[in-house]
Amino acid sequence: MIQTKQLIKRVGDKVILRGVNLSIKEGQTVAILGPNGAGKSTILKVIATLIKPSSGEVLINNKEIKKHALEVKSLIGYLPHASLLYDHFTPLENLILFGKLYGVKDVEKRAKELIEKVGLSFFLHEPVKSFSRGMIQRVAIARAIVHEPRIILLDEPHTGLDQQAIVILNKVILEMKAQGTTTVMVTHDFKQAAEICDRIIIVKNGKIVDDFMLENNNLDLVFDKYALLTEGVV
Ligand SMILES: Nc1ncnc2c1ncn2[C@@H]1O[C@H](COP(=O)(O)OP(=O)(O)OP(=O)(O)O)[C@@H](O)[C@H]1O
Repeated sequence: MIQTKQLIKRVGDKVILRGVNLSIKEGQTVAILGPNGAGKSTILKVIATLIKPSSGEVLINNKEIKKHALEVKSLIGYLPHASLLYDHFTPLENLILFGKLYGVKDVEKRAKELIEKVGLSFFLHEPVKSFSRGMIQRVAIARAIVHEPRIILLDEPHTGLDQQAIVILNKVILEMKAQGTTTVMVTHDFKQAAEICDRIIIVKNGKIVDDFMLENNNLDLVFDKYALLTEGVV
């Protein structure tokens, strides 16, 4: 489903990605872990077609993303650090706007369903600018999936969420997984990674240094492998 081949990203003299090779199967739920500045968000942005690699390529469904940009973008839902929402719009208006951009059918119905799913029905008509960080994150998550993408790319999705919102987000991800959606999530939250992901990738200094499957939400294994590989940099 997602393949990266020998991705290298340079900015000026700095090498951010040093040959990232990845192959992610349809329906997998993958967490990318690693120390600050390791290159995790950069990998996500390259897959999301937001930035171009200096060399190497990304294939989605065996199609090179450069050549099939529009088609690929419609398959992807991306949750960046910034919410991308219009803050003077309500959640409903935001979701209808983004839904229309993606050509979502029955967009108002879909928007209302999603707002209910993220637990914000009570705030349907309040402008987003009056929302807390956690509430904004919930709307941002709904925005990222409004077009029912086959792939979701989440950059630190749990940051700023309270316990109830974490439960809601995990439920959304697992529901989408049950429908065959592929998820790639950059996170520093090992507990959430172990809870919802079936594969862990550890990135250090622009390279993948470990890549393993996870069974039974084995958080201890994640901690152990991470400590071993990132010794001296955390
Ligand atoms: N446009 C850019 N120009 C210069 N340096 C950049 C640019 N984008 C990223 N970097 C640098 O590349 C490195 C990797 O950044 P990236 O955001 O991918 O790291 P990360 O692993 O997601 O880190 P964090 O856990 O802190 O979010 C960092 O040192 C960052 O400063």
